[in-house]
Amino acid sequence: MKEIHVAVGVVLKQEQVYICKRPDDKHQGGKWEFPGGKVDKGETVTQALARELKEEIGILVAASLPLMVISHDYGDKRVLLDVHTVSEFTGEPEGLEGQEGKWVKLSALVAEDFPAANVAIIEKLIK
Ligand SMILES: Nc1nc2c([nH]c(=O)n2[C@H]2C[C@H](O)[C@@H](COP(=O)(O)OP(=O)(O)OP(=O)(O)O)O2)c(=O)[nH]1
Ligand SMILES: [Mg+2]
Repeated sequence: MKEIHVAVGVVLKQEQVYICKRPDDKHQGGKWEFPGGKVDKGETVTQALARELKEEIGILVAASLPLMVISHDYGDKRVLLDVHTVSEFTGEPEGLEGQEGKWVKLSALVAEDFPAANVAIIEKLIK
């Protein structure tokens, strides 16, 4: 099975992170996620991250830093999550694709509400 390369943004403001609800009809639908999406052919992860965060939540990334890379096999899909923290951006995030979005305190993140691959990300963020 081909591995899908995904750029994932942990958008931070003070001690909060912006999360979105995945549409029910999508892979891992109904779970909360960090906004992001597939890295297109010929695109760098940084470019994909900026494009996806603009499309999905309407922010312009000014600075991002690599946090971690996670390889996960869901059985029906294999993903390589390239996770970056975004602490400088312009605009106020909102769900531009009809998805629910909200700021949550890092200390209030619940791993079970996210896809299984996210457990390691959340562990790292709440430490
Ligand atoms: N964006 C995002 N995707 C995640 C997270 N955790 C996780 O396992 N994934 C998986 C779910 C999907 O299989 C894949 C991302 O796909 P996606 O549906 O966001 O891709 P996309 O934005 O390009 O959208 P599309 O092509 O399906 O329209 O990565 C996460 O925190 N954020
Ligand atoms: Mg997406």
